[in-house]
Amino acid sequence: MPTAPVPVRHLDDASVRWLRRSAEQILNACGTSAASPRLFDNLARAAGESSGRLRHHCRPIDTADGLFVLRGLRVDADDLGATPTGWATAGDNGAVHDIMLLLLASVMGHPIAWEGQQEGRFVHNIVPSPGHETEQTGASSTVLLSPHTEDAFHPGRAHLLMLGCMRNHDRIATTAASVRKTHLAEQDVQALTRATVPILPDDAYTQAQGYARQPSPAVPTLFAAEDGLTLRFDPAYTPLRDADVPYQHAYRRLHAELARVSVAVILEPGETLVVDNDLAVHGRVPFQPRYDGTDRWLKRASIRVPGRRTRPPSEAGEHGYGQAVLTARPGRARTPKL
Ligand SMILES: O=C(O)CCC(=O)C(=O)O
Ligand SMILES: [Fe+2]
Repeated sequence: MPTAPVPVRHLDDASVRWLRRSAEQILNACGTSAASPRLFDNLARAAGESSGRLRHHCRPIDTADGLFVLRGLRVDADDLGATPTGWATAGDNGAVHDIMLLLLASVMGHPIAWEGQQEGRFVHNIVPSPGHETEQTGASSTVLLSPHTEDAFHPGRAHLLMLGCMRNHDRIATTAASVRKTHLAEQDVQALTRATVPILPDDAYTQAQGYARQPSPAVPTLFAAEDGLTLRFDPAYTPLRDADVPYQHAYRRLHAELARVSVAVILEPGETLVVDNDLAVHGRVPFQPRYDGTDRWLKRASIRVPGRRTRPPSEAGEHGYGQAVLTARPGRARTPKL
């Protein structure tokens, strides 16, 4: 897979200093990076005071790559401490980085969390975890994490995904592929815009996997948005065998095209990958976990951008397998109106 150059945005020094200082102040005031109305009020106020320079760095993704890397933050490996062996023990480790990520997310849109994932935290710790090596989740390691739309099963999924790198000694690549870089035959696009099979909840949502109150809705893989194609794609959780044969062929050709245009992004500590979750799928190459406190460690935030028209309106009627999205709008944490 080519390590093709990806768009990089360099944070200026004043923005870096402002992010650090604001995050430290918020952390002092709130004592934790876990969700609370106070945290959201502080984040919204600070984001409202951000400079034009910072807002420019955080402008919408403006190329067909469907992503960019934000460079310039610093991670002090000693302050950070050891990489935890699972999200459940990560707690407030690296909390100042959680808050810097949430500040950036609050400039780009509204951070979201899931009631049923990582205890409703707005920043997820992505680390390899013993016992989860071969799953299709962020906690895996020794298997290829197939390209996927984040939280593809749910209509409230993020518009933007942020992956902030804390540690990556073995230079393990995140992969990403944009639908806007693929070449697809018109008949394949037409087939894949038909709602044909569902996307089921992934292994990070054990409760949702038991949801059987209503049938799983069939959803389209592609959508012709005003400015081009968008996608909703998660082959590991799509029962493709239930689809008609032309759909299956078109889906496989899309998969192959995404593999062809895929890029490998090796994040360095302090770099943040921002992925447009409607344009690009992401995954990760397999790697050998260390489990000695020096493992790769990413922090993940998810963002909704109000007013985006990148998805079919029919999504608003989906049940989302009973999973509640929480939004970090000031003064409340609640399920958004889709
Ligand atoms: O580990 C990575 O590079 C990406 C993992 C992933 O898919 C995620 O955190 O959503
Ligand atoms: Fe992911």
